[in-house]
Amino acid sequence: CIHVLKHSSYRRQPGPPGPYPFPIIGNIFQLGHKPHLSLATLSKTYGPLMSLQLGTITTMVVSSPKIAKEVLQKHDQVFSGRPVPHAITALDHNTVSMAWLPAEKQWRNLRKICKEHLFSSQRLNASQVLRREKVQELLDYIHECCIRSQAVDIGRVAFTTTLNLISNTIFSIDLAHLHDSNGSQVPKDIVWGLMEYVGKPNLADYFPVLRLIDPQGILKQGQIYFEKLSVIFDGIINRRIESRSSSSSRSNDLLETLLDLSQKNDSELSYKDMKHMFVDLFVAGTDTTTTTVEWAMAELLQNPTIMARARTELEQVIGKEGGAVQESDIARLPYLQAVVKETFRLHPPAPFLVPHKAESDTKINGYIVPKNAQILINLWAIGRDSSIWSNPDSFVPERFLESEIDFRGQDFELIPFGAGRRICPGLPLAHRMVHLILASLLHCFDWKVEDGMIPKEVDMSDKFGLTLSKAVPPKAYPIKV
Ligand code: HEM
Repeated sequence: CIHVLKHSSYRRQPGPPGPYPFPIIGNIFQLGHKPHLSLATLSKTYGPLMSLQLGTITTMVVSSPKIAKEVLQKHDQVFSGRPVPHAITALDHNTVSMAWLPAEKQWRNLRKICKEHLFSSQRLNASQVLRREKVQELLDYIHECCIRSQAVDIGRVAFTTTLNLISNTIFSIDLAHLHDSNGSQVPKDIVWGLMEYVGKPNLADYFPVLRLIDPQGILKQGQIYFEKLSVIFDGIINRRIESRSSSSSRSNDLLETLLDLSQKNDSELSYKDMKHMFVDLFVAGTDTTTTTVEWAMAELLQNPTIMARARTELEQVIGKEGGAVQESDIARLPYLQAVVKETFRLHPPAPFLVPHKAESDTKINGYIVPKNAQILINLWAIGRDSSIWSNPDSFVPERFLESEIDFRGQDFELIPFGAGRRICPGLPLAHRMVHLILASLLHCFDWKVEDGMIPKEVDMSDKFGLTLSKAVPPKAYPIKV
């Protein structure tokens, strides 16, 4: 009876304010090509908790740290669900994927495996040699560009390097090479294609009735990518099983650990589960990390005095001659860390996090957020809010030098990895990769924009897709120091 009363009193309360929805389509057209920007503008009129109708999907947009904290911390459990995009149902990925399962037993098990066997400090320390090698290959490649006075496409080399950093951490194998002339780049093209496809707006998400006909062919295309990747992963897993049976030497990677676990206890993970986990790790980890490095470099190219300060710090901490940057040096590079924080503030790779879903009617800020509503946390709006940040549109890493604000999910004005139980599990690896790549690029080279261009002319426009990437990837000339 109390339950019924509670519900009926909820019903009488209004939902959060928002723009008037058109029949059938609702507010879809108000999203435009840059939804992070359109929704930031709309929330100035309707407030930090705004309601929209996207086709049949009721959507709540959160644009303040205070409400983000209520959703992700106070009501963490209620808002830990995920609305599953149609594309993700290819090969039933949603039924086994850490990123899309509801936050229940199966999900907890996958998170636990990743936390213990992939992202713990001990594991990451053990695999850091592999990552250092890949970064050295990047530096050698840039050195060649330097000799040939050739510009470097930062996005392309950062993508290849990140892909290899992740693939070496998972199964000690390269999936791509920096020189295009080095034969086939099939795995890289598939991962790239899969990410583009997952990021495509899909009418079937707004109108589930269209799922039957898959009007844009997105599901069909997704199935093709998933199958191709699955064949590659099958090959890698089978070769490892064979080498384990013929030799006692073991690799320091996730695959080896998962195979050990499944040998010890066959309830842990099936090969199918492993393959889906690898898909998640690549899709969630590659573009996000790449985009961060790309934006950081673009900001530094546009702000040469900030780049000079970051380089001076590296010179003082690591030394001028040779010495390679190690992951263990990151803690001693406060200015570099501030550069990365400032990059996350202005350019959060996942500007709405990964959408959450309300598992029941819940009161937030005096309004009822209905069960099944999709929740978007607009990090882009929070990062540029002038009531939180002084001079919000300028790139000023110094603001973080005197402040305790960090991005590990406790300070809701800066949550590029989310917060609460669904916080990015890859944060410890991403933290190492972003700082290591950026520090290495800056320690070994000085960088100039293209000839005839002045730094302020670096194109800083963004493109909304799976992540918020640079519309024009930065090209820069490395100068050997
Ligand atoms: C700069 C790099 C990265 C950023 C900014 C980032 C950001 C995020 C965000 C915002 C979420 C969603 C959080 C939420 O739902 O509230 C997420 C989820 C996730 N990330 Fe990351 N991420 C990064 C790198 C990585 C890496 C390197 C990996 C693994 C190799 C990874 C694996 C995942 C997975 C598996 C999820 C889904 C977790 C779940 O739903 O329970 N991420 N990430």
